Amino acid sequence: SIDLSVSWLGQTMPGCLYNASGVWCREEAELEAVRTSAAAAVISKSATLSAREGNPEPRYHRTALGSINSMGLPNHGFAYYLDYARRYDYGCGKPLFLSLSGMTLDDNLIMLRTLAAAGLPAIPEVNLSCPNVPGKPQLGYDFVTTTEALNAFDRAWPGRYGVKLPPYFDPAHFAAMADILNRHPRLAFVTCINSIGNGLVVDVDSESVTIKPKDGLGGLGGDYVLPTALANVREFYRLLPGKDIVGCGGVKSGKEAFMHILAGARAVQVGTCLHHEGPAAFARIAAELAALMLAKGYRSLEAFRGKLRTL
Ligand SMILES: O=C1NC(=O)NC(C(=O)O)N1
Repeated sequence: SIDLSVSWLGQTMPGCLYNASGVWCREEAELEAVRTSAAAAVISKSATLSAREGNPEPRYHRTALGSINSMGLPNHGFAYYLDYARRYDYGCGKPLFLSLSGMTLDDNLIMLRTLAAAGLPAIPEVNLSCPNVPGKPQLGYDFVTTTEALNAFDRAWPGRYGVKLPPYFDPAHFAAMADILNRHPRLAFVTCINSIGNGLVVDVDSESVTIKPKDGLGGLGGDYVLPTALANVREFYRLLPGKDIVGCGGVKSGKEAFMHILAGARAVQVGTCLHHEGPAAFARIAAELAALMLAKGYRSLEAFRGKLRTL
């Protein structure tokens, strides 16, 4: 039989798929729908310290090739997600990750310290890559600020944590980022990638952009981002020995999940596809991945994780 389980972060989860932060996870009902689906874990919408309305609508648009969004971090505020984490059924065997995306470094530190004081099994994934708050550049593209932030996170949070990275597009940037990330032993995982920031989708009929914020600029997801996501997974898998890579970007079937794991992903997040299909996507993708593994003679993810061939 096929084993899709994943052992990492000192625990074993029943599969390898879960939601990407931001998708099907802003409301408690959505989080519970993911938890009770075939997803193997749950991650919450990036929390800011105070609740946010987010950007003006329309702020999400689907195309044949994926999605563009400029949500602007709409969320109920950190206390809402902390309260959910206090009541979460950790015995279900599916880890809970809390995504944190403070508007300032201090806000991130306050959230980390508050979470630490709560003494819960929930694991923080700090978002270094939201591209959609006007005037706020993606933290992950500023190596000095990222260095300062990670040093501060290490002091504010005693346990394992992860970061959500933006996509990088240059080997020099992979190397520079890896040099920083490798200085943080409790940084246990990196999630690659967040959306490809500031794309522009044009509607020919209306001769218009498709979303309101930033005159149409937004983060791309779906088919648009798969090769970039795979490149970031594979490069950081090579450059971050001892850390786990969570693959995110372009997963809509067992095939793309297989690609991410082949590239080195420990686990795989689903965003755009989940937004359109709902939590039933997890059972479908898991079944497709299992069928692909069966056809190839693989009985576990370890049998092929990180074994992408080069020519
Ligand atoms: O980190 C984020 N990435 C996105 O693509 N969108 C959301 C957002 O805009 O809230 N945040």
